[in-house]
Amino acid sequence: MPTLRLALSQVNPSVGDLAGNAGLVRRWTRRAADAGAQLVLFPEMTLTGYPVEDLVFRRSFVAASQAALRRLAADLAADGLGELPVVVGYLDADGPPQISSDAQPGHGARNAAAVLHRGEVVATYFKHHLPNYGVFDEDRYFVPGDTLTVVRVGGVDVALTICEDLWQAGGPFAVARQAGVGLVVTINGSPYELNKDDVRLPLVRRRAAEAGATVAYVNMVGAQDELVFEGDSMIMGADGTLLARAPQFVEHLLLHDVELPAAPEPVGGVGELEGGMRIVRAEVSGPLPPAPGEVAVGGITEPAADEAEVWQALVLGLRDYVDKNRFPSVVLGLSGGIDSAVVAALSVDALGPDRVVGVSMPSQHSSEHSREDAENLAKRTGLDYRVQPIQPMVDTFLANLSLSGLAVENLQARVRGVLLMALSNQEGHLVLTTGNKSELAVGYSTLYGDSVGGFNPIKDVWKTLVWRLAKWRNADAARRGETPPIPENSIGKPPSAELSPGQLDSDTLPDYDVLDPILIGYVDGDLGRAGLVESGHDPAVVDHVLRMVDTAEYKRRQSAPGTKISMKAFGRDRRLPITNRWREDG
Ligand SMILES: Nc1ncnc2c1ncn2[C@@H]1O[C@H](COP(=O)(O)OP(=O)(O)OC[C@H]2O[C@@H]([n+]3cccc(C(=O)O)c3)[C@H](O)[C@@H]2O)[C@@H](O)[C@H]1O
Ligand SMILES: Nc1ncnc2c1ncn2[C@@H]1O[C@H](COP(=O)(O)OP(=O)(O)OP(=O)(O)O)[C@@H](O)[C@H]1O
Ligand SMILES: NC(=O)CC[C@H](N)C(=O)O
Repeated sequence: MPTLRLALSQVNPSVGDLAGNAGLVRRWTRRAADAGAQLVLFPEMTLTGYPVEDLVFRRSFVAASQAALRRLAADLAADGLGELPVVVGYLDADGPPQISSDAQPGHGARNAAAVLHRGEVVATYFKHHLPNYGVFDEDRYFVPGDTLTVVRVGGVDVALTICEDLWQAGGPFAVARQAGVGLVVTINGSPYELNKDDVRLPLVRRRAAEAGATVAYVNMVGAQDELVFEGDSMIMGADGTLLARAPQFVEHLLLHDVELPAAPEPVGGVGELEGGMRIVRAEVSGPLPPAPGEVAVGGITEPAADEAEVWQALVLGLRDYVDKNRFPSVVLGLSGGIDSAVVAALSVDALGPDRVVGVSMPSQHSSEHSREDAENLAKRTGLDYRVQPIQPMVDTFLANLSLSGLAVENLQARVRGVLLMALSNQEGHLVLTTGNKSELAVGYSTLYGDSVGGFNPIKDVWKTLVWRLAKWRNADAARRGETPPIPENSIGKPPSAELSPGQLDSDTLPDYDVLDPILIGYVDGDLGRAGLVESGHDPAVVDHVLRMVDTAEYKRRQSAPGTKISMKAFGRDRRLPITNRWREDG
């Protein structure tokens, strides 16, 4: 049986940076070649970054992607890497976009993979299954492929597939079995969700069984706006044995020698199969570069525990948002409470303490501990700490404008928002907002006040998970002999907005351990009132909570983006009308 040394390049491309991404492919192909690889794989749409959204509709962008692919093939050959076949994802089109008046049925933009060899594009494949749920809108952008591409590489037949193709039974993997391939390559842009790794692994195993072939699964790593990609690339044997698995949340070259069946027949051209799917066969001609040295064994990295995994996802999501948008630093308000403490700790982990500014902005309602806890956090993490009292500014407003009650409460949050934006304008920091998913759900924040900001690292984190993360981060630091970043006081104290004397969240909201399960059922689970009451929640509390959630849609629609970690994050995963008279309690 032939042995192929596979190199799965789990890389971090940037959307729109065609030259930078092509450079990434060249550098990682060089690394793979130096390690004796014989087939190198890059993730879905590596050349353009993923997802590119409505850039697909720009013919200039499509043309740039097509040109970049041809140039990449030539550059790899010029680099002396032409003998090494490289599979890379890119944006292609074989007609005008579907939305244009001159669209032709069955033609348009394509989510594509190409095989590059000896300076040429020797084969292409168009994604068959276009995800159109959750955060994905691929029916809006792409025309599905209808052909299976099989490339003979080193005497082994290799089928190409792209991401969602893996998630559907009876598709290209089934046809790959009929085509008798030895290896199915799947290139992915599969966003992180908590526990998705537990779904992906058995899924890859099922597809390996369906194809009767080894499956090489390469996923991208890094963040793009609200999505974070965790990698978790792997190679699964045809018999369901996990052969190699890459670490999550880091760039990684997964190298592994795989024994694969020799191709049974001479390379054909275009064939017709029972299911009606066309097969296009191509060949990477000539001998592959030899795989020198010892046998390459990729190793198997076990995924991290839940809190560690979420923490890493949030750190990567924040770091890539800040760096890819070229911010030198971030600024946030430090109240001494748990949310701002966790966001500060995440920021320091993502960017280092020198790139994080924390501002305590006490008012007349701020407790002594709010300042002490903020200062303690700053000492523990080493971030750039500042104190900017807000009472004189609030008083000036009140001397000029007659306000009372909630208007005065919100004024304090808004003065803080103005200060943070002023520091951003003056010093260039990105403002981080700190509302957790529970607060976003019920609208417990001041519009243009504490909700001010360009990015929200904990937007998709329920309050009860914020506490768990804080405890996990501190315990993890202690385990490593480091100073736990989050003051115990911030974890232990009852949550309060401190906008009026003695105010506590529990004056307005149910306790978070009652609130969160209702919200999880309603938001993540799409349960209605009856379903929530059936699962044991108090009907009066359910009515109160659902009303708050329904009437806060306008706040969410204006909220900052933030890293998705759940199966249903606010934003694209959950699209509801703002003007909406439907109420669950009638
Ligand atoms: N459908 C709609 N479409 C567009 N805009 C709409 C709207 N309905 C109201 N509005 C606007 O929104 C305004 C009301 O929103 P807003 O001004 O924010 O005020 P509001 O939501 O009434 O009050 C803020 C609440 O959040 C709490 N809070 C504030 C700050 C921090 C925290 C915390 O612990 O984290 C909690 C605070 O205690 C209070 O209960 C209205 O005056 C109106 O201008
Ligand atoms: N005294 C303060 N100084 C600086 N920032 C503040 C202050 N009070 C509130 N903020 C900012 O506004 C956000 C909302 O805080 P608030 O205390 O009202 O509620 P919270 O959601 O419980 O947040 P936290 O747990 O961080 O206190 C805080 O996370 C912080 O960024
Ligand atoms: N890019 C894709 O096709 C992703 C869809 C797929 N179901 C996933 O999340 O992994």
